[in-house]
Amino acid sequence: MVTKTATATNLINVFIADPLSEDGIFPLRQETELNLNVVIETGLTAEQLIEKIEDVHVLLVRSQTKVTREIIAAAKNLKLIGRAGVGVDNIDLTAATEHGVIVVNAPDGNTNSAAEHTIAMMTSLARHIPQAYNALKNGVWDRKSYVGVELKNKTLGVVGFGRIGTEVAYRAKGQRMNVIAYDPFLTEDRAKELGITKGTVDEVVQAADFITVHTPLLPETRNLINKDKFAIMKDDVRIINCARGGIIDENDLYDAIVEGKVAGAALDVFVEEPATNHKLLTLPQVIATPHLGASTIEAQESVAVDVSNDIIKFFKTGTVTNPVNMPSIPKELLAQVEPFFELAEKLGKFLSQVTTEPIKEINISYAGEVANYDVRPLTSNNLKGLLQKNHGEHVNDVNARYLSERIGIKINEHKTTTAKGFTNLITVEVKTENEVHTVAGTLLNGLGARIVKVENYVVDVIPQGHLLYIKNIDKPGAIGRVATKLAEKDINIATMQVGRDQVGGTAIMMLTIDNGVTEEDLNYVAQLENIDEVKAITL
Ligand SMILES: NC(=O)c1ccc[n+]([C@@H]2O[C@H](COP(=O)([O-])OP(=O)(O)OC[C@H]3O[C@@H](n4cnc5c(N)ncnc54)[C@H](O)[C@@H]3O)[C@@H](O)[C@H]2O)c1
Ligand SMILES: O=C(O)[C@H](O)COP(=O)(O)O
Repeated sequence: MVTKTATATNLINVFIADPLSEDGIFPLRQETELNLNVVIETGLTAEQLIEKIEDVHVLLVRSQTKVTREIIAAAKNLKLIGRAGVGVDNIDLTAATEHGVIVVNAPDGNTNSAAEHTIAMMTSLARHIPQAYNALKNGVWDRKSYVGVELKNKTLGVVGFGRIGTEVAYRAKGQRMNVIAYDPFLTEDRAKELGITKGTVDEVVQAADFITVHTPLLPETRNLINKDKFAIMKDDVRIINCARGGIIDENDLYDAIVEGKVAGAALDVFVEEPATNHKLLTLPQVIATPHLGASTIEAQESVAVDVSNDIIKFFKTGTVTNPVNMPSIPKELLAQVEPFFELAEKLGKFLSQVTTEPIKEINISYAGEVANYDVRPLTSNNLKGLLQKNHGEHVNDVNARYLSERIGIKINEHKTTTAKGFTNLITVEVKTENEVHTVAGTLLNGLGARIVKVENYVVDVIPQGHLLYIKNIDKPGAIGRVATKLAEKDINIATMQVGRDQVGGTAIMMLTIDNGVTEEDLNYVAQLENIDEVKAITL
């Protein structure tokens, strides 16, 4: 994806609000091309952060700092929020998107650590290691109370089979456990390949001796494991949550333990953190760690390196590797799609300058090879071009779709593999109360972008610099008179394209000119006989 960049000479204020690995932020420290000013201040209250955030361009956090709508609104210069980790439930993504702030995370860097921690918690739970350790440290040699259970031949139920869930399953299989998993994206083939069983949530929780959750915290996953699910579980089931507080209903878990349905729980995460005074912690069957899943030297270095590199990439190229609030384009596709970003934006810009009324509907058609790609980022760029005239710098490809929809523009995307003589063709039509305008563009092999159609006329115009778009009656002399008038105003024509619907009918002239023109220049040309309309367009 492509979004707005700051120029390399600008000072870029990077504010680190949670403790990050110093080795991990080394890429930021050693960056010389960008003028980065890295400030670290952790443990701030929301009010303190709001006071400091106005000039911040990049906010870097882990899970402690809650990046709320208020904080985002106060961060007038914010371009990017970096999450050095996976979960982004501490960031108001809607607010970030509305403000055109891109959010990036580090989805791979702590997978291994989180999976290892999950296995450590499961083993500790099975063998009462924390409780026995505590007793012994207090001088009690008690072997009777801490008889555990084996993992071998037990069934592990995994809810959420993404990166961490999958890694946990590999390790559980190494412990000779059977694994049953639920994930909306888990296919039968993939399950077979991994030697696990695929089930529904209910099948998973019914079959399991141990249940571990590895989904993100989303509206759909909040309290996913609740009293209804506990009711269908095996007696003496053991529960592990190293994902997010709130995926398991804490009150229902408490009751299920007290009632003797659940033999124990291992928790790394809580709804409210820090959770120093939680009722679950009063139960001897509950073992816990203070959100340590990703707290290894390796994971912390890795996630901080990943977000640091994305920050640098963003300010240098306008692209990022791990966007959260935008569709991401696989690396292998990016090179193919990237040239279309600018074309899509220029087509939007073009239409914003020929349209005189508020736009109600936009129809974007992608034809040819480009139709094989995820075209949403192209549409965002097109909308950005379309809205910039009225929204200026406030619109970027993060918020362009949101802003368009907010002002009531209906957006329709169409794809077709046939492109009528072009390898690729992007056609954009905008409708207002009384107007319909169309422009189409293509990328010519080796020659760059071209506008190839304006309204119903075939043209061949480089979408760059200053253009004059003139509508006239197809009568002899019109072209000559326009050229003369422009010459009188010292306006030099670089190229000229003409088109008409029929002999003597409506015609257009598309001129590229060396400099911009004034309103007075336009009126001067518009007064000519047989000239209907004259518009200046800057691309
Ligand atoms: N304790 C820690 O320190 C720690 C460390 C890393 C990650 N995490 C948490 O673990 C979560 C998972 O991390 P990951 O790297 O595996 O993420 P991931 O995106 O690779 O996997 C999440 C999986 O959950 C699945 N999912 C989404 N909705 C679901 C639903 N309703 N039911 C079942 N599955 C659903 C998704 O399809 C996806 O496969 C993170 O979102 C984060 O909150 C915690
Ligand atoms: O979502 C994550 O990546 C983990 O919960 C880690 O959170 P942390 O960065 O606060 O350790």
